[in-house]
Amino acid sequence: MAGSVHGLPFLKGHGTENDFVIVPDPDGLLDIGPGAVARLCDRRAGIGGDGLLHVVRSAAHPESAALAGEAEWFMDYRNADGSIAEMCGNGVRVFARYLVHAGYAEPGDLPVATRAGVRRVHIAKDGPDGRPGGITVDMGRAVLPGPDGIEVAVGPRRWPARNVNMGNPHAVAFVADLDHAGDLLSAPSVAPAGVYPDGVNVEFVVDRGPAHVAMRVHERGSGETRSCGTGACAVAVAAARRDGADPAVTGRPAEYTVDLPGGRLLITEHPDGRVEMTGPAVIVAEGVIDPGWLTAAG
Ligand SMILES: N[C@@H](CCC[C@H](N)C(=O)O)C(=O)O
Repeated sequence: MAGSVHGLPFLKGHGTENDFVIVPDPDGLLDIGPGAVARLCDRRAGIGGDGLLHVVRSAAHPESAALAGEAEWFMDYRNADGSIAEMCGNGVRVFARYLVHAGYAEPGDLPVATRAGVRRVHIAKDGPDGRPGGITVDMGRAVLPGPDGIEVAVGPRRWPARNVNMGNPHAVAFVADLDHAGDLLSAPSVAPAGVYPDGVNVEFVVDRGPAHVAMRVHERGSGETRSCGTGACAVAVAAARRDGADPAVTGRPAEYTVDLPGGRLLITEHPDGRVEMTGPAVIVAEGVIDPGWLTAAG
């Protein structure tokens, strides 16, 4: 990764404990390869994170230049293993929080370009006690591509799963007990082979009450994380279909509370298909990366 010999500024942030290394690069001068991402996200030898948010002006990045007229900023999101993902729901809230923190944006409405298209973010003003307000994101429409018959398995246990695409792919399985997902140190198996050619995020879900669920997730490229925003949206969409609350059928919004190990997200699917997610986003620290460390082998 090219950078100044004086070091590369970074920040650390999280949204419901889905944590990110934030690398500001407004003019798109950095070439951040998968190896550099994996080193930065390493929890022992690096800074540590479930993923990396490369903050770049849309006009300055080849993947987003066409969106520059709609959104000034592009969230170039990477998973902890260095792989690229189309979208990150917790990441886009943290991304927006960073832009306000750095003085690049004001609280209020902010479009953000992502590989899944432009997402509209609303950043609430800080409360009277100075505590940061929540952030709501229009996550776009869910796509439920089928086929029926998808199955998720961990060890000897198997569950039917729903294929929900929130810009990135998800397999949502309703289970009797979240512990049945095991330690999730490796990816659950998903069948039939070939349904998810680019890999998949897998959600395990239990009911907590009416329109209230809890979940765990194994993320493509990051392993088990303490939260996944796109995953929570996929879960709410799947739960609404299961519960006979599909807003396109009822004409009423479906509102779900989704509890994750790292916190709570509120998800609303509207009759026009838009899925909104509301949750917190926190900047934890800022510092400077030693360029010698980053470029050194091993
Ligand atoms: N944690 C994210 C999703 C990040 C991308 C995912 N691992 C993928 O590869 O699709 C979220 O909050 O949505």
